[in-house]
Amino acid sequence: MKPCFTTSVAPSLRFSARVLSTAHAPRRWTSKKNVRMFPKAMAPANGAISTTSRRYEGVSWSAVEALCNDIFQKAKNQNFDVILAVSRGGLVPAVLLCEAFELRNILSATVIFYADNGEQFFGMTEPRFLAFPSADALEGRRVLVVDDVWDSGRTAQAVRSRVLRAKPKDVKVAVLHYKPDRNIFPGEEPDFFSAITTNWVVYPWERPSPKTPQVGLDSADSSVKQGSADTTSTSVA
Ligand SMILES: O=P(O)(O)OC[C@H]1O[C@H](OP(=O)(O)OP(=O)(O)O)[C@H](O)[C@@H]1O
Repeated sequence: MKPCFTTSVAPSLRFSARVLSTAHAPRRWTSKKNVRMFPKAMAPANGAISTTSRRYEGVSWSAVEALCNDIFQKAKNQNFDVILAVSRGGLVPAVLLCEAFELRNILSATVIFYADNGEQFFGMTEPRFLAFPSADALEGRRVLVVDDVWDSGRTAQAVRSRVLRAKPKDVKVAVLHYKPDRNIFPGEEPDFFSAITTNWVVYPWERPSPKTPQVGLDSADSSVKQGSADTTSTSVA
């Protein structure tokens, strides 16, 4: 199967300085889908990064589908009653998983933690909830929390804790990408994840920004390992 991902990032010393100066380095960046930013000769040979030691990983729409399908295969026997999407990153995966699970009951938690430049909003040390479902929508239910990435794990853990306060029958967390190297919760990890990465993941729904590097989706990136359905650029767990 052909690799779905690429990475090619415009070299920017200004950007490098910003990343290096960030205490909790941002975990991903906004993207421009299917845009090649370099003349071909300048592109990194393997399609992967350029600045500092950080690697960027662009995820294509087809790869998102494959990652979601991989989660579905791992979790399909769980009989969830409701999917709780963590907005915004978890919204698209949650819809795909709802279709896979044939679930109509989808809720969302609106959480902010990182600004569009990848740094924490106003130095926030914890995610902040802008919206969360009422307790009676979760009480006694088997809840699947869905997000795109578990980086530090703060967002997923905050959502999980808040769900638990509503006394669900069960709560599980699923993410497309898990970054164990950046997880700050020893002994905790997503219940379901499709890929492990150390890269800065750029999803196809993310909006490009003139201040950020651009990540193309038209060549292969880094280590590739088969998932259950399709190809991903990172190792599928
Ligand atoms: O594990 P963590 O360190 O908490 O990071 C992961 C969270 O960061 C991103 O959200 P972000 O705050 O960027 O909001 P967005 O999804 O609306 O872009 C992502 O969608 C996760 O929710």
